[in-house]
Amino acid sequence: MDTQRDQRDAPEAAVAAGPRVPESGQVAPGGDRPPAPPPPDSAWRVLLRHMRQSWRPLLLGGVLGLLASVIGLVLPLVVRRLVDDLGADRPVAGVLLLMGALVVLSAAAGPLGEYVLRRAGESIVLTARRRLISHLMRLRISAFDSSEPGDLMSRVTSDTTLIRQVAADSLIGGITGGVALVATATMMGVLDPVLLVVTLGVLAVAGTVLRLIMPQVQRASQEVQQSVGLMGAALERVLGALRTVKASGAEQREGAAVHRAAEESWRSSVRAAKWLALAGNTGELAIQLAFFTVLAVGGARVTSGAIDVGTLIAFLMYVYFLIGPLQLLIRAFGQYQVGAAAITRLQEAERLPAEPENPPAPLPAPETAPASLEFRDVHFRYAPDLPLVHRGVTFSVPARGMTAFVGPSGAGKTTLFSLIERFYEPTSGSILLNGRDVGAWDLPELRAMIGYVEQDAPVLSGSLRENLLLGAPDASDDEMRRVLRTTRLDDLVERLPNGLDSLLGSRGTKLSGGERQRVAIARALLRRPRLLLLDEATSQLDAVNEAALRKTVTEVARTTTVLVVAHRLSTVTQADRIVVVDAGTILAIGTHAELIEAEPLYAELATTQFLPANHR
Ligand SMILES: Nc1ncnc2c1ncn2[C@@H]1O[C@H](COP(=O)(O)OP(=O)(O)OP(=O)(O)O)[C@@H](O)[C@H]1O
Repeated sequence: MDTQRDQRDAPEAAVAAGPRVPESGQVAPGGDRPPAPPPPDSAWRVLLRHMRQSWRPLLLGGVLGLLASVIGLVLPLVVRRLVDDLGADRPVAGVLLLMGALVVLSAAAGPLGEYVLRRAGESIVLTARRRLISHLMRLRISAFDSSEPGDLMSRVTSDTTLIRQVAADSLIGGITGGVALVATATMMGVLDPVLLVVTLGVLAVAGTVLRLIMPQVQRASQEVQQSVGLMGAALERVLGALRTVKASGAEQREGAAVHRAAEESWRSSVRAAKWLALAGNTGELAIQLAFFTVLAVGGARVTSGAIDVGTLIAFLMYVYFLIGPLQLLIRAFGQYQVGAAAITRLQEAERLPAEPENPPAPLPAPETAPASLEFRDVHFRYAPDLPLVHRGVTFSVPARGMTAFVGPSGAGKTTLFSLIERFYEPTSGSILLNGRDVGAWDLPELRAMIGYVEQDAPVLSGSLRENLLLGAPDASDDEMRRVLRTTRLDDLVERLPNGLDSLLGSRGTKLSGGERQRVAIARALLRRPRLLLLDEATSQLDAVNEAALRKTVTEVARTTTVLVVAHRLSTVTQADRIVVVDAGTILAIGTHAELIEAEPLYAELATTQFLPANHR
């Protein structure tokens, strides 16, 4: 057993309603095992990391917000001066002018500060989205296989949006509100320390109530985001197979799952709204209570001569000014709970195993020699708790020529191709491309050598041109025309309303199955692969197109190493060698004539599956 490979066989992530993070690190290309991902950061830390890149606008927005609050604080003092001046019959023009200037300044600083903060919040959302999108693009196939694409999408679209609230409103709102609260309390203390103690006593009771409410907000918010993810996953499931859903008469049943998730999201949102409203109301109530308490105690103090009426009026104004910062703080805490739930979900997605960030390698030059391939005692299982798919697979394929893989369904043929592409790593054993372990290749360089046509020949939404250029963005129009001719797609291009620029529909639904397969083959050929993997790539072609493509593939096999998973007689018999796979082992390797004599399973497949009885 190859210990290096053993180490590489790391448990991969799985997803229930969303992705689960693996227990330990997964494998890095080149065979190095990266350190296990660090434990998830607290929401605050993540938030601060996001905010570091936008600290200037956040600071400016915070300062402007503070300025507006400070002006609000100064105003009562100006009012007291106005009352005093009016009482003493002094001129008030200067005070009135100052009041007007402060009001205008406050009106300008407030909205400007808010705009700057919101803009910074949007930049933070953009960064979080870019980070997550880049990560998802590099996601290992094993992690993707265990995820719900709809749920991953909701993390990019919905969860990232919530970071803005936390960054722009929660943290800055919290700091601004906190500073304004302390400043207001200081002013109140200067006016009358006794009344300040009375006010703080009332507010402390409200604080205790709020500490009971906030965890409820976070719980409800987590449920909201989870159900939004579930809704995305359920919707993707239906829309991704709408024809099958309709043909199965399952619209209502499948729709019900989406409705259930939507209703669950609604229920949780309403629950969160209820707790948030209660929190806001607690703040309001506390201020009302503080106002009346201060009025009663303050009235007694005016009567006793401890303070004058102007001081009491100014103090009562400050009590009302507390509403702003207090509401800001309550909202900040509420939004922090919502954002913390979203940050947890983003971190989950960011911790899914991904391939390293490498720029794509250039395609090999046309004169590059075709690749040879060797499997040495390869064992593989998809997950530690699943049975072995390959049990000691050993074979070698020289450069050039066509090798066909045949065997019963589920024998492990497609999985061989996944291992060559390094979508998965073998549990033990090694795979050598041109004599070099695939694990030691630079991943983009390895994939640049290979043209791969998947079993269901996916076509992406977009135009035919975009589909062809997917793997060879620099291909010239001439090269494109050439592969279109070899795959007999030139007729199709002429028929399509906008030629190469015609849109093919989501997953290529506007094409026939055979056309889709030919587009997928053309795309792979355009990459000038040194190793071409065709997984039942011609299964949906009619006899004429199949014969034409057979000729093309034979032609390609003169300069390239071609591996095909085949169920068709014609493909199998033209192969230079046939590898018979059964239950994850290689039963035999030989030509059609050799195998039909020597290998009973092949003879059986030949008679029952892909060969007419008289073909020998
Ligand atoms: N992503 C996956 N996770 C877990 N098990 C998988 C996965 N993909 C395939 N398998 C299992 O691995 C085994 C081999 O599958 P594979 O697709 O390689 O077979 P195959 O020989 O290509 O079959 P067919 O001829 O039907 O396409 C099957 O038992 C299959 O259920």
